[in-house]
Amino acid sequence: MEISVKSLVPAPKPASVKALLESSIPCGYSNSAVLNLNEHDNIASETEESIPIIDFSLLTSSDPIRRSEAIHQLSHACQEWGFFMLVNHGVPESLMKAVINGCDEIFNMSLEEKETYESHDIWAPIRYNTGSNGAKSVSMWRETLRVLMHRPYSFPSELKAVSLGLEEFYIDKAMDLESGYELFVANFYPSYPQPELAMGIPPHTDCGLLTALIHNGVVGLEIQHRGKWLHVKPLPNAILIINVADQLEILSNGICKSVFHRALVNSSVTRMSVVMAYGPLHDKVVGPAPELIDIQGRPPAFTPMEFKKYMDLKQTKIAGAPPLLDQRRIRTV
Ligand SMILES: O=C(O)CCC(=O)C(=O)O
Ligand SMILES: [Fe+2]
Repeated sequence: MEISVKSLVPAPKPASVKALLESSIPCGYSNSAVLNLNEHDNIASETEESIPIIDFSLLTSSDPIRRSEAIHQLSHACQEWGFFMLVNHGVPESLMKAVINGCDEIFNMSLEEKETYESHDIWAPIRYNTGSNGAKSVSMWRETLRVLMHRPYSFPSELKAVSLGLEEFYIDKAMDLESGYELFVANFYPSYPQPELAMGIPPHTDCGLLTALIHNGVVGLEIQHRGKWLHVKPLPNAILIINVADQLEILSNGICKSVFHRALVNSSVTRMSVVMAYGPLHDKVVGPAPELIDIQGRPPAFTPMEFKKYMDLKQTKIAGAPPLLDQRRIRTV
């Protein structure tokens, strides 16, 4: 995935992006690793299509025709887009706002307090990071809080399985979801006077099976679709944005797509997003589901790998190396 990096000089370790903003020297932070978003990027025009909207109430409808139409839309969204917005999901708007406000309070704590949780160990139960967050060359205009969750586990897997033509609880059983991976991530992107020179999160795919995202209504998420960067325009009432992640592309033998996405910063307002990332049990070896392999028509598309190993490898970025998901891909000649 191409991002235009004008200078690879590492940025000085920032206090925190929020502290830098308050000390009114934000430009100094980003100048040393400038990302020019528009130079080579193919940005979709405002009039182009937007990501699919899936009505959760229809997915669970007692009317078999409406349910089957909704499942068909879900499978189209996962195969063609890798992203969709979920409406009528039943999560109260007040709860989503409370989560965002609670995270806002955390990011407004003193740097000393937040730094108590600073860690680069991806398996740490609570982890606070700021700025470059372990990436060696590119500074990011973001603070993050990550919390590894314990059960009860809430991965919405039945509908995914059904939309792939698998038995209802196939993913739950195959991936041991009862004790699977669940990571809460809060992203805080303070406003930045020259947003075209900063990056919230550079292009990436997510590691797990599925990711759900809520936000504070400020735009900034972009996804790759047919070679272009497409702006995700949140609907007026808070909704969840769901995306397919790497393990689901592997498990579905390449049928569902884990697509690149990135988070931009805003020139005048703080953007926040809260993400729940769901994955299999740590030691699960994830490969294409045998039911989705057809040696003639659809041979295995990925080599299997233990989820924990995949996660660890994903952190060790080697300059110029292809994305990890592509490294796992089996090329047919
Ligand atoms: O903030 C966003 O919109 C995207 C966040 C994201 O992609 C992530 O945390 O993996
Ligand atoms: Fe992501």
